[in-house]
Amino acid sequence: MDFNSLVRGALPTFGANVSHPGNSSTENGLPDGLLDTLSPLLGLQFNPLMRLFMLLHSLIGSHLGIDPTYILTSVGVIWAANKVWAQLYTTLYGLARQYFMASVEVSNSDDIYFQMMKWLAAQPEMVDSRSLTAETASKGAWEEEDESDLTTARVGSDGSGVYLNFSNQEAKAAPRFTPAMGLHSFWFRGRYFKLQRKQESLFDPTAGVQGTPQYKDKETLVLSCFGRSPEPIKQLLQHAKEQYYLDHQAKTIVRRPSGQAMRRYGHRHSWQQVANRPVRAMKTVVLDDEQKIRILSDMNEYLHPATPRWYANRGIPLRRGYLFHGPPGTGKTSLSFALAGVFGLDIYVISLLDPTLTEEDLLALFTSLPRRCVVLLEDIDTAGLKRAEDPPSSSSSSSSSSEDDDTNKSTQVGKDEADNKDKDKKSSPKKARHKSKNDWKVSDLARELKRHGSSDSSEKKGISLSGLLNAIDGVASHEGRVLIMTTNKPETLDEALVRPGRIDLQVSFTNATPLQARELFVRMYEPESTRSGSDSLDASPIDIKEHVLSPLPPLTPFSEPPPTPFSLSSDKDGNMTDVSGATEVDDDDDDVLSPPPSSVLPTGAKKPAPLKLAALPSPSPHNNTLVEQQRRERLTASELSHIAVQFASKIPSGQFSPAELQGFLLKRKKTPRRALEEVEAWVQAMVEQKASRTRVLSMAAQ
Ligand SMILES: Nc1ncnc2c1ncn2[C@@H]1O[C@H](COP(=O)(O)OP(=O)(O)OP(=O)(O)O)[C@@H](O)[C@H]1O
Repeated sequence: MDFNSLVRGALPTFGANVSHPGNSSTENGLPDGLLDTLSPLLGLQFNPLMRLFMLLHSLIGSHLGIDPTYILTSVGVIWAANKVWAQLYTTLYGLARQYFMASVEVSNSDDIYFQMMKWLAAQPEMVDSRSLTAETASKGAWEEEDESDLTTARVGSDGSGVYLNFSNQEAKAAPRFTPAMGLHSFWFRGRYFKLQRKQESLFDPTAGVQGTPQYKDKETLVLSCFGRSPEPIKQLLQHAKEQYYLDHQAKTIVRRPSGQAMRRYGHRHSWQQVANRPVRAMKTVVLDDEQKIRILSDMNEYLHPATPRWYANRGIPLRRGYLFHGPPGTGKTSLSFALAGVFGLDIYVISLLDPTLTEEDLLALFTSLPRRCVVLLEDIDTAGLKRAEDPPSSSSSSSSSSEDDDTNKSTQVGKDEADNKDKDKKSSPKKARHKSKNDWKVSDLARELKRHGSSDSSEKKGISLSGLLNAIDGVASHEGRVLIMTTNKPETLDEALVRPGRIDLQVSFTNATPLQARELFVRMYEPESTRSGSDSLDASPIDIKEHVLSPLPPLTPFSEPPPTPFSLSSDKDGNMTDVSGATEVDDDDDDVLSPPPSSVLPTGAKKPAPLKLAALPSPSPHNNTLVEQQRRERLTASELSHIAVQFASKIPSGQFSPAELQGFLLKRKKTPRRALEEVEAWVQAMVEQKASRTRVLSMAAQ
């Protein structure tokens, strides 16, 4: 059957009206006389386009044996049928949605939207969809990476030194695919779901910066399924939510205030997630066990579901505040994160030094906190919050008033500027008095203008003490949160800020004691497998002892180094020698490490039996590589504990912060014996560096 007869058969009605090529058509396949009649009328003989069309028409007709009119007719019919079908489908789908389908709308201003999108991106059905949106998905610092993705680069003219190379890590990161705008479908638990992703632009008269009108894009997901109950969609959304938080289980989410423009929308938009880091285990924070237990039990009691009723019955506002004070690098922030990890809470970090943060913003931020969370105000002493000595002048008036008496004692950050102005006036009264109008110079004028400018801006920016107190415990402040303030200088804080009710418990941090130095050492070198990844995160009651109690035996702190310092060297055969004489050494592989001197043992503790050490080869040109050294430095638990004691004995009590010790150990993180060997020189260099008050470290102090 040829094409012409096929089309004719398929289109009988059209066929009836169309002349057959053999008997009633022209050579061109057009009806008899049609072109002859129309051409002079339309002037077609002279139209080059028309002539070209006729030429093509005759070529197709004669060479392919197909009547071009039929082709054109078929295309038209298919196009029309498609249009009719699309219209029909839309009408039928609309009717079906209205009467036989349930649907749920999710707006992108809600967390569920992001949870659903993340889930959809992980569904192969969706990824196979033909209409997708690609997004760049970079991995966070704490996300697992495939080590096979890593490349290495050789460095050095002699080819030595193989280093990791991350130059193409972004190129290797797979994009994330989400459903594009439009209609999609997928199956979930044996059910067929329809998904419509749509976007519309809304005009918001106050959306722009400084309240200017702006168009805002709003996205919506419409999820629907067959049946009159929306239950399957609810289950789907619940599932997506659970999957989303599965990823967050052993993580602590850190949030900071959003940018100025976003903060205007309030609530969910006030805060933005800045990190999702693995939970910091409480055991990794080296702090007096008693202090740890105190704060853990206090927080546990406060967060108990029965507590709000207890507080309400007694008319006490449900708030709890803690002040962590101590020198820099002693673990204040670390403890805050560990606490958030133990209780499975998110951390909301606010910097009062943020120049864009106004008191209204701060208030709004506190009111948009979730029911339970940790709010961290770091280095509160640096925020310039002062109590006004004098009655507030016009320049120091606070933008918000409070019902609380304390809040009237406020000063703006930047009041120093105004004080300087006064001082200037006092120091040169004569100058000011005798200066006639004509004495003014351009430079004076410029200085005055600068002063005015800077004092104006300082009045507008910054948080006053009253503003902070309002936010912490004003009427609108959210109840149920845990507030942690950290400071290096507790004595400089205003008493209104630390009064009971605002600060309920203070935790003091100090520079490392030998006990803490030992614990830090053990934590640094203990084998990976024995270290607990995270604290328990479910809502079941926590076992405080399990979180706190260190597995290390108690140690009596000592103030002086032991009389026989532990020092290792090795002979040319690689055998260990204790040059101090504290270690017995023999020539075979069963080297013996003598127990620590009794001065470093707990009072009344029995001196342990000598420990056996595997023979350690000496560093030589052949085996002096880092890997080799690390292999040699592998320790058993008892060896580690033993060396830790030796290490601690060389750390003068209260002189170095845990952060400093950690820094020293980190540089020798796989070579504990080297750390022990080098610690004395380091201590000496550090002491000298501190005495000279220089910030530049010598090589020995690193
Ligand atoms: N007590 C500690 N136990 C374990 N690690 C500690 C301790 N103190 C400090 N560190 C380590 O030192 C680093 C700095 O600690 P952190 O930020 O908690 O100190 P900080 O007291 O908050 O300092 P700052 O006052 O400067 O903010 C962290 O990496 C932390 O692991």
